[in-house]
Amino acid sequence: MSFATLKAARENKRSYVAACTLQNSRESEAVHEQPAATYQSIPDDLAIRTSSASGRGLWMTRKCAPGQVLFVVKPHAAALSNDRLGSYCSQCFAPDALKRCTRCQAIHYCDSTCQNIDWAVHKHECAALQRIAASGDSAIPSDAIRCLGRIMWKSQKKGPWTQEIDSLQSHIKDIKPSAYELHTHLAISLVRYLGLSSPSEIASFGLASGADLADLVSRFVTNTFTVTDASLTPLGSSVSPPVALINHSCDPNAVVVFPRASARPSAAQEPLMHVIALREIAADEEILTAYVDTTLPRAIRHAALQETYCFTCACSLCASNVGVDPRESVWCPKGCGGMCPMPTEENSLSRCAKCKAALQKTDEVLDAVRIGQQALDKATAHQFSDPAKARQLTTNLIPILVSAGLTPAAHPLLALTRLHQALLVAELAGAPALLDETVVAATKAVAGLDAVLRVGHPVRGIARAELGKLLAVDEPARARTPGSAAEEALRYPPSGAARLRLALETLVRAHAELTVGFGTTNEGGLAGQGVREDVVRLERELGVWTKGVGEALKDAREAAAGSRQK
Ligand SMILES: C[S@@+](CC[C@H](N)C(=O)[O-])C[C@H]1O[C@@H](n2cnc3c(N)ncnc32)[C@H](O)[C@@H]1O
Repeated sequence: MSFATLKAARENKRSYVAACTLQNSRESEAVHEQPAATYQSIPDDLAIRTSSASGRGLWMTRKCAPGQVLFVVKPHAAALSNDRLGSYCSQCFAPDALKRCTRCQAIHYCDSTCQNIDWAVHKHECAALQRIAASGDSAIPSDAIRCLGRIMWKSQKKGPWTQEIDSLQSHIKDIKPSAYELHTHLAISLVRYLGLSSPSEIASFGLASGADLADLVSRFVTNTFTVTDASLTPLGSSVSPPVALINHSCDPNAVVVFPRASARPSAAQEPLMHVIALREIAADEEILTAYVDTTLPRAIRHAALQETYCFTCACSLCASNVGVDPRESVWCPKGCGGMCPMPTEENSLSRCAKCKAALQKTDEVLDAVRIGQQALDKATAHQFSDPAKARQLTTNLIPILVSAGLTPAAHPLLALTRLHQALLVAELAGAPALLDETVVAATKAVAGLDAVLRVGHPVRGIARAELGKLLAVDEPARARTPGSAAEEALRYPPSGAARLRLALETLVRAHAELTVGFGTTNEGGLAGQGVREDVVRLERELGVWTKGVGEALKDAREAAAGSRQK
């Protein structure tokens, strides 16, 4: 332990246990405790420890339960994505923000409270945005550039805030060639945005050289979080050094969410990041979140982790060779209900894990996966610019993947199903006839997510809530074209009490999952609150329904008795 570390420990107000060595169960490697000197918002039941495999990380010092809120912080800097700037508040990230900054005309706020809170940094941002507009360039810089700008302006005042930003991990020395373009683009755009015309001007931001700027960009790329709304819809980018201490696992025991918990005293404090335990975490166990979408197969996850974070994941899910991973699975060709591992170009031999039947049509599976991935990439690119084209792609490709035998959780079927559902939901208000198809897509998405995500994962909770809400749209019974046997099996009672009861059961389960994923004390955040209100409404509706049916039966009985007496 160095002198500097000891000094920092002594100066640190938190209790500091002398350097200790623990055993990390994940890696069986030595783990050393670090002083949390520069981190003001980390609570006492968490500790910063360092391991040779993954550097600094956050560890529990006492056991916690699923759904426990481990800590809550406001990001050091956050910026809305360009498509949200006109409707969301740039300070608290709430929707329907109508107060526009009269100078830059680009940024909106809920009210003058939010505007005043933001002014200290927006005054610089406002000048930069006005300068860019005056230069004839109508393009507002991306959220990443604006977030970096906010960090640079705030860094002009030295203090614990800047120390925390300075201590973020950088990968400037091991950037992959494929990531050069992103880093270079960010650095050049940032210089332009800040209006820097000579290298010496960089000094006013506490940076000595262009190399320091490149280092800041690398720290930003390695430690950025997407800000989402309470239903996990992306809103922009943020940086929070204490939360960025958390290392990655593809089977995480915690999540970072923005529940917008109603219990908070003031909405102006938002957006607040909550770190929530997804399962019980033992004392002296590391807190681990997922940096990438864990519904994706191992090879795709590994490529993404290498590209942005420069490491190869060795978590239990990545290391496991036991059983079939549902993300890469095909139904048994004999229909025994078991799954076969997805064949690959290198290894086309695949057998059902349950009955050992050999998969025959491996070329068909490989072709389906290849064209499915191409369609997914295209449909994702067209999702907002040309949703009709995107839906045509998902509509055409999903049946091909299903007939090749992919299970609902297999990639790219699950991703295509979720995209198909999102596209249908976006159209539903103007085309109620799409309801049945949307319910089927939502059911398949829930089945796929259940197979790959832990109970209580917020993505599962939100997907199940969406299915429940769709079921609660109690359409009057109407003529329907019969589908295939498999499609018919997925169909729900079209209307009436049976359908409402299913909706209610689905929403009650969704609420239980949201309560874990968005925090027990947050009561599932705003998403959980919405589902709770739906449950109450449905219970009332079902009561009326049952009462209505009971009264109709009573009337019919009385009418029949009356006619017999006549
Ligand atoms: C957001 S930072 C996490 C905190 C970081 N360990 C630190 O010391 O500041 C992300 C970086 O941590 C390291 N890291 C995170 N999870 C890891 C893991 N499971 N295995 C190896 N390295 C990991 C990688 O270097 C990654 O780029």
